[in-house]
Amino acid sequence: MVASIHPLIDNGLVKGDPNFAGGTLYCHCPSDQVVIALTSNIAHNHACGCSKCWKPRGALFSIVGVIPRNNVSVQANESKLIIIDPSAVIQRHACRDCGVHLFGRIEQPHAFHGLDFVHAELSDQKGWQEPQFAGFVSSIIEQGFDPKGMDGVRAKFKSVGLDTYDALSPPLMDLLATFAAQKAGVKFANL
Ligand SMILES: N[C@@H](CCC(=O)N[C@@H](CS)C(=O)NCC(=O)O)C(=O)O
Ligand SMILES: [Zn+2]
Ligand SMILES: [Zn+2]
Repeated sequence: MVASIHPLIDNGLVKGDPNFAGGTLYCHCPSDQVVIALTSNIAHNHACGCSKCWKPRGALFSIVGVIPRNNVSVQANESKLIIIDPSAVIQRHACRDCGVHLFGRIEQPHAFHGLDFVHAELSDQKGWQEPQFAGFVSSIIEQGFDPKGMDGVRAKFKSVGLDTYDALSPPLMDLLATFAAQKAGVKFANL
């Protein structure tokens, strides 16, 4: 039995509603919360084991999805937002008081430019897309997880129907590689 992967994975997935139209995210402060409005559902929702994505207390993984940046707006307490690492590709905007990440944004040319990264668990509404895969799984070792436990972690994901990768899923890796090829002026062979 593995420690908590994430509360939204541990007891099996709850399917989202494909017609869900979005909702509101709140940081974890007891008062004066940062409030974010999302005007659509999220996509490519997934578990991320990397050290940079926000994880709830006790969880080995983050759950993070993307949404067009035009569908994201700060409704309250914007002054509490700080950028965790301005030199990172993803500028993670976090509440300076409770540490929760409200949205991550890419400002440089990138395959995922125009998409913000958000944690739908910060909303009380139901219907957000359920996780689709687990990425950066081996990265939890870098944060102190015993490598001997990795088979158990991957087996747990498999048991809830999720494939595991050590970077992103094949379609997303293909998007990143396509962007890199185009940037380098590579011509695709017409095979
Ligand atoms: N093994 C590294 C992986 C970090 C990483 O590459 N994270 C991915 C998934 S979120 C990424 O795209 N990072 C870009 C960024 O953080 O700006 C870690 O755990 O810190
Ligand atoms: Zn807060
Ligand atoms: Zn991550």
